[in-house]
Amino acid sequence: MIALEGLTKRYGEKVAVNNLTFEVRPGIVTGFLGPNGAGKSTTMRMILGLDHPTSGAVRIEGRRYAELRDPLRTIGALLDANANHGGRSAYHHLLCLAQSNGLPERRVREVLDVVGLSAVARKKAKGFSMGMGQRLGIAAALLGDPRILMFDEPVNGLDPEGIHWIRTLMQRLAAEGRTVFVSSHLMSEMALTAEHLVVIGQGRLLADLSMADFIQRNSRAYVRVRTPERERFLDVLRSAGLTAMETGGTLELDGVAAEQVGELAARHGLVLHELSPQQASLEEAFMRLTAESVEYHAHSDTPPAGERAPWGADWKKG
Ligand SMILES: Nc1ncnc2c1ncn2[C@@H]1O[C@H](COP(=O)(O)OP(=O)(O)OP(=O)(O)O)[C@@H](O)[C@H]1O
Repeated sequence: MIALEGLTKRYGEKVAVNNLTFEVRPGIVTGFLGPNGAGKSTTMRMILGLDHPTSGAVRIEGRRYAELRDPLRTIGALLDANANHGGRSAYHHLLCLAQSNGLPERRVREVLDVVGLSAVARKKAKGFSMGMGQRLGIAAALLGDPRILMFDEPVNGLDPEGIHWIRTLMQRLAAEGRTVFVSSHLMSEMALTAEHLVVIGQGRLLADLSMADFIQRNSRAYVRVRTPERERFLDVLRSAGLTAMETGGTLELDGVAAEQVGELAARHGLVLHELSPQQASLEEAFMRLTAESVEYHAHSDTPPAGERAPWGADWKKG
């Protein structure tokens, strides 16, 4: 379990992480989402004690990182997937880490096997492809057989096979009862991997909810209409007991089929320029959620995204 309490990090005027409070629970993959610059890496560095919070605190199984008796056995992390592992072989890189942390050589061979690098273990890591480098970084995170794993953008730059492998590995680690916390700026990837979501924008918590809730709230089907006879169309809708939401020149109707709307318009001789069934994608929902946070910061009189319909005050739910 990782617990953040009012975690804040300022760099001069810049508030990179703004009063974050949430928990990352064991047994599931928790996706940590936010657009570029949202504060994900800064948060993860503070969890590992690599950066000091301006205020607030992080607890890993109830302790600060610096207080952990056996840090590598408690939490393993892949923070910079592109880090150069230097002129050492993969085997020696991991062996140095193992020896300096009191871990047996056996673990080196085990993790090389888990990440599929056994065959190239004696090759110099600096000649590795990006995917192999990422596998080596993950091997290092797994070395202490930790109960908590944290991966910062692990699939960046990977091919589909590598992405599938990482996804399966994270789900397996969670199924073993570990806490798995993984950041990404891609909603579509997280939808396939994570069971729970924490979304931040401009350092603030925007959502803390299960993936099932996110999908249920955002798999919204609606009908989009454009008409040059807007007022008359709205009157006709009202008399039929229907309502429409206006979004930038188009009208969106929930809970009604496109056929019904078309027939209603025809009965009243209304001209429609567009009548199309729509399905909101999760990526769109995520972009909309995070875009609202940017808007909020640009116009301080606008309430936070989490308090506005249709995304609703109930976004922040466990
Ligand atoms: N050492 C630093 N000094 C000054 N500003 C920093 C520093 N580290 C991060 N920032 C700023 O803090 C904000 C959050 O950065 P961070 O790297 O944590 O975001 P992120 O969500 O991980 O983004 P990305 O997806 O691009 O990696 C950014 O505006 C960044 O420029």
